Parts: sequence; C-alpha cells; structure tokens
Amino acid sequence: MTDTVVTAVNHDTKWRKPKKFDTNLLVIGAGSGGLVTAYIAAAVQAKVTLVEKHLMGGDCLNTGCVPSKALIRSAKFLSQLSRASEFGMKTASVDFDFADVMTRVHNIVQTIAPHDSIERYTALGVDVITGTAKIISPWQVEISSAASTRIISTRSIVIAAGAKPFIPCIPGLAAVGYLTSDTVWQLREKPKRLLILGGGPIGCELAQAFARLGCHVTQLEIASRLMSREDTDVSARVLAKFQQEGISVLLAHKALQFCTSNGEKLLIAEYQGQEVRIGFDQVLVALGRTANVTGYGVEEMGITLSPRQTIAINDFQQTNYPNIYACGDVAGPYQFTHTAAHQAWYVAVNALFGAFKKFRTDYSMIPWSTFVDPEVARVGLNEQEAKAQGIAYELSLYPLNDLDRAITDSQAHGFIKVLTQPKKDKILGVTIVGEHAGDLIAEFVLAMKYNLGLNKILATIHIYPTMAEANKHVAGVWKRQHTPQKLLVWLARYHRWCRG
Ligand SMILES: Cc1cc2nc3c(=O)[nH]c(=O)nc-3n(C[C@H](O)[C@H](O)[C@H](O)COP(=O)(O)OP(=O)(O)OC[C@H]3O[C@@H](n4cnc5c(N)ncnc54)[C@H](O)[C@@H]3O)c2cc1C
Ligand SMILES: NC(=O)c1ccc[n+]([C@@H]2O[C@H](COP(=O)([O-])OP(=O)(O)OC[C@H]3O[C@@H](n4cnc5c(N)ncnc54)[C@H](O)[C@@H]3O)[C@@H](O)[C@H]2O)c1
Repeated sequence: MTDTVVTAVNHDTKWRKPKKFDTNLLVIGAGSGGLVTAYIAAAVQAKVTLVEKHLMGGDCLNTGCVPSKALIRSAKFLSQLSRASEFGMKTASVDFDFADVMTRVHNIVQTIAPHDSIERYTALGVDVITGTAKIISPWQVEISSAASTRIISTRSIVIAAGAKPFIPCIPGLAAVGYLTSDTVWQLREKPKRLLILGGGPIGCELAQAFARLGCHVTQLEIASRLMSREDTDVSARVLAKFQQEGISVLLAHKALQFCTSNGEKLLIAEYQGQEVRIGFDQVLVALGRTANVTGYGVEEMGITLSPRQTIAINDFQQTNYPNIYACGDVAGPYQFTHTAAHQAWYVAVNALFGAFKKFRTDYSMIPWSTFVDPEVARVGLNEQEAKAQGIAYELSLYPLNDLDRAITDSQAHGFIKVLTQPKKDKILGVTIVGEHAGDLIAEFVLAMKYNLGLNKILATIHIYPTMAEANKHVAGVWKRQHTPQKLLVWLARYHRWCRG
C-alpha cells in the first residue's frame, strides 16, 4: 500500500552511532499512532520515550473524533425531537444554548482525556516528555521546552507527528477569516449562516451537525457528489437526507474568491461557467488534511516524502532510515485513528524485534465509518473500486426497510450491500448505510479477516430483534441467489413421493 520506493540510507557513514542509547524507542507525537506505539513498547518491557509538544491524545481526542462525535450526538437528539410525531408524541420542544452544547463537547473531551494522559502513560512505564522534538541524527532527538533543551539518544525513532487542515490559496480567504476542525470547537456563538467547504467526512459530519443545531448551512463541494470515495447510491442517500434537513448542498462548485460587500462576507464560486455568489457569516474549511513534515528535522535529515507529501514508508513502516519509522496521519495512506493504531503495532514490533522477524503492515481489511445520519460504513471493495480494478463481483443487497428492529425504531432506511467473488462464498467488500452502520460492519470485518463466508454468518444465531440481524438477512439474500435450482426440483419430487 506504499506509493514510493523507499531506498535505505547508509547512515553509518555520515553520523557516529552512539555506543549506548538512553532509550530503545523515541516516539514523536502522542496522538493515536504515538500513544499506541508507546503502549505496546512499554508492554513488552522496552524503555520508551514519548514526546508531545501540545496536547496528549492529539487530533482524535482534542479536535477530531471525540469532539465531533459529541457534537453529532447533541445534534441527533434535536433531530429526534423534531420527529416527535413519528414516535406517537403530539409535540416535543427543547430550548438550548449553543454555548451549553459546546460545553458538553468539552466536558466529554475532558472525561476521555485520562485515557491518554501523562499520568496513565507514566504508570504504564512510558517516559513522557512535554516538549518539541527534532531529529538531529538517526539516533538522536533534541527536545526543547520553555525550561530546557536536551538530547536523547535512541536505538529507533518513531514519527507520529500527525496532520493539519489543508488551507487552499483562495484569494480573500485569510481576510474574511475561517474556521477549521482545529478551531471550530472554540465557537460559543452559533453562526447564523455557516458555509462549509468540502464534501468529505469532516465537511459532511459537521454540515449535518451544525444544520441540526439550527445554523443555515451551505456546503460547497468541487466534485459532482458528496463523499466521493463511496458508491454513487451511497452519496445519493446522504445528499437526499441533507437536502431534506435543509442543508444547501452546492455540488460541482469551484470556490474562486472571498470578499466583503456592504459588510456581508461573500464567496464567489463558479458553477457550469456561471458565477455564483454565496453570503455567509462564518466559513469552515474542510478540504483534507496535510501531513506535518516540516520543523522537526525531516528536511535536514533528508527523510523521503511520498508524492502525497507524507513521510514515505516501506511495507514495514520504515522510512529511508531503517531505524526511523512512521505511522498515522503523517504517513498515511489512511487518516483514521484505528489505522494509526493498526500501523503502531507494526512500528513497535518491527522497531523492537525487527532483528529477529519483521512484519509487513496488512492493509487488506481496513474498515471505516462516516458518522452522518444515515451512518455510512465500509470494509473492503465497493462497486466503484471493483469496476475500476476490473474485479468481477456478485452483489447481494438487503434493504433495511425490511428489518423488524429498524421498523420498530422508525429507522427503516438504508441498506447492506455485499460484494462476493462470483460463484464463491468469499466476501470482497461490504457497504452499510443506516442506523449503527459503523457497529454493524464489525461482523463483516471479522468475517473477512478470518476468511469466513456468508454461509457462516447465515449459520450464526443473531438476537431478535436487533439491527445486527440485517447481517444475517443479507447473507440470506446471497444464499437464495445461490440456491441449486436443480436440487429444488428433485426435492419437490421427493416430497410429492412422500405424500403418496
Ligand atoms: C473533525 C475530525 C473528525 C475525525 N473523526 C474521526 C473518526 O470518527 N474516526 C477516525 O478513525 N478518525 C477520525 N478522524 C481522524 C483522526 O483524528 C486521525 O486520523 C488521528 O487522530 C491521527 O492520529 P495521529 O497519531 O497520526 O496524529 P495526531 O493525533 O495528529 O497526533 C500527532 C501529535 O504529534 C504532535 N507533534 C507533532 N510534531 C511534534 C514534534 N516535533 N514534537 C512533539 N510532538 C509533536 C502533535 O502535537 C500531535 O499531538 C477525525 C479527524 C478530524 C479532524
Ligand atoms: N468518521 C471518520 O472516520 C472521519 C471523520 C472526519 C475525518 N476523517 C479523516 O479526516 C480526513 C480528512 O477529511 P476531510 O473531509 O477534510 O478531507 P477529504 O479529503 O476526505 O475530503 C475533502 C473534500 O473536499 C473536496 N474539495 C477539495 N478541494 C476543494 C475545493 N477547492 N472546493 C470544494 N471542495 C473541494 C474534495 O473533493 C473532497 O470531497 C478524512 O480523509 C478521514 O480520513 C475521518
């Protein structure tokens, strides 16, 4: 899954290798990738130093997954209240202050923070240092803080420095001021008109959450559909829901310039050769995340970058310096907490035990979920990828409006789509759109990882009535499509014969 050939540097010629090392592993960054690396290293009794310049927990805890999911939950509560009549209520009303919702978001971050804290990791045996790390040789890292600067020698280095929001060069953007996923959590006043640039996971999750909280949201996407990594029928479902909830989704629009006219902030965009003017109060930029590759020795050391401007790594997570590893958003190719944690295992094990055995990072089964409503979850191939790669597949589709639990819960929408190898019980990929899709997909991740087919899912008892039963039902769809018709003819004859 690496896109660059990483040629190892013979560093012995340029730097003097220390005879002794202060630590076995020095990890730069205490986000998802760095924390898990340090955890594993400490668990196997290595001496590990974890350096963090800002907040323990990194993006996921402080500005990413945790605050976004907390905000989405408050927004979902409001959305459910607005559907009161569907649940047999005459009315349901709610009064709220946006600032209180944001306080809840911060309280949730604080509640989870101990999981990633200096205290916890110190107790686990990790030497945690607050400061900015800079790689000065393949075996030395300089750590500076307000109080001091020191150099730590280490057998291996792990770069887990994360990523930051990508800010495009659109004229006037800096002058009007903008929010990103780093800063949006500081809002205490609800923007009346919120413009969101980007129709990827961040843009979509936050567009729906802010709209449900009462902002007038305009979402602008340059591509012709939202969430374009997913199949077109998935994008269409999300778009329909967004439009039904009053989000103004502008697809195939190109942002040209920001300006202010009569005190009103405006975006001038282009759509089918025509100029479109969009008024707004605040703009949130959600156009992807750029790896942090500057300011800590990467350039000076000549650590190779990939064409995507991430740290280039080989199949063992090594950079062009065999004892310098990288994981998480800084390396990619995925930008998820669980993929950072997945890579961290390979980094820790290869760095500490690579002299005996090295493990290639396994990217064959990467799941993810985008927490819009309806939730969208995926593992393995979808249809557009299978077609692009020329992979033949059979499709089994189960609509969730047929599922008893989805009906009792008034959540009877969405589907499960399973791609299988033609004429074989081998799952190639699964897409789920619907309530709790991110949880439902787990059974398919397990099945695919351990090469279990749909027959095995069908033969497994699923509790009635649950959403998880949908997994069994889609396996049933597949089974019916593969019923041996000739055998049924013979069975019918047999039963006729039994009746005499
Ligand atoms: C709004 C939003 C929602 C998201 N939702 C999800 C989700 O639901 N599920 C999911 O799986 N993923 C989600 N993500 C993605 C997820 O947050 C990231 O993929 C994950 O946090 C990456 O972890 P990391 O360890 O690679 O980097 P980070 O968490 O960014 O950690 C890097 C750390 O390195 C530190 N650092 C950098 N340079 C230095 C230096 N020189 N010295 C010392 N320290 C340094 C930084 O301060 C930072 O703390 C979301 C992201 C965003 C923005
Ligand atoms: N639930 C989750 O797991 C979750 C949630 C949020 C973020 N994330 C991670 O964070 C990463 C970054 O998310 P993101 O949504 O910022 O980035 P993204 O790259 O996934 O999506 C950016 C979107 O912006 C569009 N775009 C690019 N330039 C544009 C322009 N000039 N004008 C209008 N649209 C433009 C792209 O076509 C794309 O649809 C994701 O790839 C994901 O890995 C994950």
